[in-house]
Amino acid sequence: MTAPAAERTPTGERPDPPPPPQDEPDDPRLAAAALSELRRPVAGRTRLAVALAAVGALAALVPFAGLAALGDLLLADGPLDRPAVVAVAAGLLARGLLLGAALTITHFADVDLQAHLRRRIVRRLGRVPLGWFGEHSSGSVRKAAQNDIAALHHLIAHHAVETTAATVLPLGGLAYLLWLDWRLALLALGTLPLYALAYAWMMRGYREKAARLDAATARISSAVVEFVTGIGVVKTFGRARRAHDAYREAAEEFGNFYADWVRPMLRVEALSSMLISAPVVGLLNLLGAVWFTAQGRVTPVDALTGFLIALVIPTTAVALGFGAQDRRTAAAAALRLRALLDTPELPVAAEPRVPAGGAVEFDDVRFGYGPGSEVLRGVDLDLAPGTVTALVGPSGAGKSTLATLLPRFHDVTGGAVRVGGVDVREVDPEELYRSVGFVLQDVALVHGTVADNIRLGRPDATDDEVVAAARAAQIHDRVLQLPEGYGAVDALLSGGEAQRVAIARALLADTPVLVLDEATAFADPESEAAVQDALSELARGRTLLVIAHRLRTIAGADQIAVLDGGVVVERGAHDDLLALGGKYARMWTAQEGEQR
Ligand SMILES: Nc1ncnc2c1ncn2[C@@H]1O[C@H](COP(=O)(O)OP(=O)(O)OP(=O)(O)O)[C@@H](O)[C@H]1O
Repeated sequence: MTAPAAERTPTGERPDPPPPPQDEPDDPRLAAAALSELRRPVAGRTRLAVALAAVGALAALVPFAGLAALGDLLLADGPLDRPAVVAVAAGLLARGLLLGAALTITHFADVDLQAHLRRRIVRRLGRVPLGWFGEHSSGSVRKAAQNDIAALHHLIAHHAVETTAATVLPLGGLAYLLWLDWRLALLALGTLPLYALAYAWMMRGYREKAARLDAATARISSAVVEFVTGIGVVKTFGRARRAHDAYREAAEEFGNFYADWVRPMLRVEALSSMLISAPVVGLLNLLGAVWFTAQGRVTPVDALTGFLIALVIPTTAVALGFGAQDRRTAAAAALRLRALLDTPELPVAAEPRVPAGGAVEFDDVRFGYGPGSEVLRGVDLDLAPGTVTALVGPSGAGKSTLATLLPRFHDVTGGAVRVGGVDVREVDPEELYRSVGFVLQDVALVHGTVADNIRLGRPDATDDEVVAAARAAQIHDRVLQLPEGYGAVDALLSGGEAQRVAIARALLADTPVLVLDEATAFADPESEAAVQDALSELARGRTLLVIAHRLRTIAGADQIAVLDGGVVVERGAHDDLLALGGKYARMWTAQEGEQR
């Protein structure tokens, strides 16, 4: 055992103290259960590897006995004992082969398990409601898919085998010494109890201190993130010094707490590590062996065996200490992976139905993101096939929420959303995406070429069809300006340009219903005109639901619905709503006033 430390140095050693911030699961029992569930696919192979490692560790004992016999011969000046030499070589070979085989098995098991878990994550994420992705950062998903799965590596590929070997070898050795002479066994344990006491002293109050260290680390991270993400604002307002101070204070707090914790430990750690170091253990056992032999209580061969075995016993303590830390880190990772894999899926109807046509109906729709916070409070709205409906209203009225219920980013908590006469919950998700397309506020262009991005809606589209969609979306000319044209990978496009790529994608997907959220938000005047042209193209023959803040862009819509406080408060064509002199008329007057 040694004070836990997270990383090994390049030589494979772990530095003694200082203990780093720990990745501790809140509930160790839950975490252990999550871990054993995740490892189940490779449990059989792990057991086989453990058995091989145990036999390998026992085989490693043979050389000790063989070496002792050889040592005896050396002292007695006798001829070389061939069986002893063979036993040493065979023991070493068997140990090497068996441990090598065990580690090979666990490493292959680890690779398979990683692939298996990644497939499970991808499968699960493919079935969660799309709204989930808006509420969870891609960073947290990446952390689970990369870091947390990687955190399992040491446990799966090394822990079982190395811990088994590190336990069986000294325990087997002790058992052998007990069989030879109980005094030798006691001598071999020598300084271990003192080390255990020192370790217990170092670990007192550990959880509470580790939690404080974690909090201090988190404060440093957030000071860095705040500084980096807000650097523009910080510099513009001459606050760079303050931001630096925040980081310095967080770093100082961390440093002071860490030093106060670790300083007294260092002396104890240095002394206690000495207790289990080879020279000290060797010296104690050598003195004991000489004394026992002089007393005639043990033979020189047995004494030498005892001396050699005593040297390997401290390795157990160290390996078990590190093993426990690996297990804690892996358990915390397993808990996060389990939570990700338990993300509720979008319910799928047992007998899905197919929408007929492009009519859309919001029927007394109610929805809230959490209990007790209803965002939509009974929305009734019909979208006739082939017409354009604009959703307008103050910020926070629930426009985006209502629009995203159509492609089932979330499911309603009351009422129903119907497409082509069928409740969207009864439509198979893939079928639903063939009926309902969307271009949202944050246009996501996926890694790949511009053509790949446009083709996303219909992978089998020909090059001509891709170009035709890009032309209609007013982005073709801009794409041709890129050095690689449609083959440009991860092209750097402006917000308005990316939006037109998304519109081309939606045009190519050719869904009868389309949702457009803030389609002109990024647009400069020139690209706004281009986006408007693209939109008119999109509207042709489609049921379109558009969310717009600039009322001018939707003045020509077939119907305008004004949403306020989660209900539709006004509905009609532009002129009718102006004549009504209500909320829409006031919004219009206000915006027209701004324009002038
Ligand atoms: N993922 C979410 N989790 C919790 N609350 C949310 C979520 N998304 C939106 N809300 C809340 O729901 C309410 C309606 O938001 P929504 O984005 O639908 O309004 P909006 O009319 O589109 O506003 P804006 O015009 O500013 O985009 C707001 O109070 C918002 O804070």
